[in-house]
Amino acid sequence: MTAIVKARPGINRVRDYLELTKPKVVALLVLTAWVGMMLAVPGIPELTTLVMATLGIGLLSAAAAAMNHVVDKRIDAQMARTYSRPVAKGRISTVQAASFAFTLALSGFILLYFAVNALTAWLTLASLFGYAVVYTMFLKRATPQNIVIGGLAGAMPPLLGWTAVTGELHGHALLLVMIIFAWTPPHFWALAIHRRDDYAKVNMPMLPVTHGIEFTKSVICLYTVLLFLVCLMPYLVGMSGAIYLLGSALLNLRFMQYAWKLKFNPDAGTAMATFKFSIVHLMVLFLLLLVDHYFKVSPIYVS
Ligand code: HEM
Ligand SMILES: CC(C)=CCC/C(C)=C/CC/C(C)=C/COP(=O)(O)OP(=O)(O)O
Repeated sequence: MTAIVKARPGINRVRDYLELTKPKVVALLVLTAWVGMMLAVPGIPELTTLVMATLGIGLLSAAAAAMNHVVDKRIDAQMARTYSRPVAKGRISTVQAASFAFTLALSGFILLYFAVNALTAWLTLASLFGYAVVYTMFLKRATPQNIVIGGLAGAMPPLLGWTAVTGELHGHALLLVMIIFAWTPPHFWALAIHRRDDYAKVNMPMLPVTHGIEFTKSVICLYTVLLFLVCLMPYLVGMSGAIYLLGSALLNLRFMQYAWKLKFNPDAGTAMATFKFSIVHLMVLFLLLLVDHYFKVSPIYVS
């Protein structure tokens, strides 16, 4: 292993920089932005807008993630889940990571501003600020509601995709934001239950640390119910059809089942299994919105 590390320093360096961008998180964020773009118009949006917006939103999200690594260097170094991250370990210096983040952010902003539209550029920059500054620097350290409020930044991409294509805000895009907003607490708190001791060690006021694991499990159950209800909205307003309704109901029932098991019948792996399912849930839900958009079976209205 050491031999490989020594023989391929360039590749490992690239891998470290890639890790700074939280690529899997950014991939899912970009997928939700993409769905926002596709749902904004009846057909397929113009290809140039699609490519430029995907790049711009992806670059600014990746920049936000890299900034999070810089700001959290000290706590990341103390937690079992994050101690080997490139900045925490010192493989990439703070200045290098910050310059990298700044370069990504600047190129993403310029791309959005000049090749997409100013509204999307400013809203995406505001999301970066919401995550890297408001959430990471302040909320994360201040209150157990940190991820509820901070979750708004991560929920923004569908709206960013929508404005990229239409140049204006729309209620339907806000519904997609609300879905991710309601999804984020059960997504994160399931992981935070599993990693409770890590967070307690570094004095992060995550809900399982401040209010205990049982209380957190109850709140996760409630949020999965709230999520179920929020996910009905696209159907109720006529934005999505029966394919979405059926798929989302099944996904949300499964999420509620995970939450129920976590509360009343857990084993050692239930919290992590719930966290992992949350990711599949959101990915499939947004793919369903997309499929439904192109193969829409109209909602049946009783007049
Ligand atoms: C404030 C809001 C959020 C918080 C606090 C949060 C927290 C976390 C944490 C702590 C992890 C584990 C990361 C790791 O082990 O490296 C994670 C993983 C993940 N999150 Fe979130 N998350 C949030 C919002 C989102 C959003 C909005 C998305 C996508 C739409 C998302 C997608 C993912 C994905 C795909 C992973 C798996 C990453 C991997 O396996 O490398 N998260 N999240
Ligand atoms: C421009 C735009 C859309 C910005 C949003 C950017 C973004 C990367 C949102 C994802 C949220 C996330 C991974 C939070 C985890 O942070 P954490 O510090 O709690 O987790 P960690 O301990 O794994 O770093």
